Amino acid sequence: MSHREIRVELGARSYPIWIGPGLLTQSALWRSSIGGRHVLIVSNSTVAPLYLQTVIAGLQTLSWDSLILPDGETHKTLDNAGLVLAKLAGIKASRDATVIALGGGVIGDLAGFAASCYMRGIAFVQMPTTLLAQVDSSVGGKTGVNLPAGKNLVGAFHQPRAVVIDTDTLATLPEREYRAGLAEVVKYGALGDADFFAWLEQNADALIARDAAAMTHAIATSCAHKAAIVARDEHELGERALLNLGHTFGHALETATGYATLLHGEAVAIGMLLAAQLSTQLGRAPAADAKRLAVLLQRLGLPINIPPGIAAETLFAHMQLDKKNISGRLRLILWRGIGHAEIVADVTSTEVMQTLNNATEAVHH
Ligand SMILES: NC(=O)c1ccc[n+]([C@@H]2O[C@H](COP(=O)([O-])OP(=O)(O)OC[C@H]3O[C@@H](n4cnc5c(N)ncnc54)[C@H](O)[C@@H]3O)[C@@H](O)[C@H]2O)c1
Ligand SMILES: O=C(O)C(=O)C[C@@H](O)[C@H](O)[C@H](O)COP(=O)(O)O
Ligand SMILES: [Zn+2]
Repeated sequence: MSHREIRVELGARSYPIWIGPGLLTQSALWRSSIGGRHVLIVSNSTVAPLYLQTVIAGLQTLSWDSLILPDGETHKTLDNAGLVLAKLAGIKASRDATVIALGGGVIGDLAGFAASCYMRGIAFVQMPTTLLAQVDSSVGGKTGVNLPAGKNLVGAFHQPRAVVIDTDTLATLPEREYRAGLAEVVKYGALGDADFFAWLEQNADALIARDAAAMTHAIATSCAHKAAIVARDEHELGERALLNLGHTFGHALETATGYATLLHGEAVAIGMLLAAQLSTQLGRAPAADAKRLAVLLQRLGLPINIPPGIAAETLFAHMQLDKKNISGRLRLILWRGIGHAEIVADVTSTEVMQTLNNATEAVHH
């Protein structure tokens, strides 16, 4: 079976993203990315029964252990990262051991974070099994865990050695999770590629139907955009912050709901629309573009409204802990319209509160 390769160019730490059907079974492709003799596969209680044996079979003569964590965003914690570290020490993993993250973004972020700090950093390979992880979280080396006070407040930049995207794994992904992944796909069009946004509008039905060609195009285009941005700005000193479109609001929504109500992609969908509405309110972007975004997100089955019962003040308070803030001032990702996001540092709290109040009042009435 053929596959596509996209590279993340980071000098000596460059790595491939392989995309195609059946890649978990094609270990001749990915086994050489595993240095050393010993592997720890980290997965969760949902994904392991589906795909762990396939990965183990591909390891052939390499010795391996596995750690299966409970499923869900509420388990993306320091305690569970500690369990991975304890397991690595327990199996006497040396510095040349490799962690394989087999699962969605929660497992990828958490296992990658453990790999970033065990013995000050060991290798890891991403094997993403959700659409969201395949288009976004497995690429770029942002690893970490949540604190009760906020999303991803603890973490490290630590690039994987390879990203193995087996598109066949999407066949078992629940519908809601699949649609949540589409939110991050829309993000790439919204932030920097108006043509891709238009393609998404034209192919929304094919994507919802999980048409293989449409899905592969969406995954490859998303990975290519992310790889290019990360290559130019690995540590988010500038342009990479654009990948956070919708996330200042989105992370606040996730924190306010205890990481248990909204999926990350759903929160990002609502957050992107809030960013678009704030941009319109400030006269920076046409209202028609915010409308187009809302229509596309709704066609893809994503929420666009803040859930009832969340106060604007609560969301604003959570936004104060956003990692893009500098000296206590909000830095937001807004847009000029479809395909043109920008970093904006001079929005006042009154202006943000106006957008939040409008959005929460619209839900109450
Ligand atoms: N590091 C980054 O750059 C980055 C980017 C985007 C999101 N994230 C993070 O990623 C996380 C969200 O990731 P997610 O949406 O993948 O959530 P997730 O990891 O919780 O996976 C979603 C659900 O799908 C299940 N699942 C995974 N693969 C499956 C499969 N093939 N078949 C059936 N079920 C499967 C999981 O067990 C889980 O229940 C958030 O914590 C978010 O902050 C990180
Ligand atoms: O890779 C990035 O950069 C992103 O911002 C991608 C986001 O989709 C992702 O949710 C990321 O985890 C957010 O990072 P954070 O720095 O805002 O915690
Ligand atoms: Zn995200």
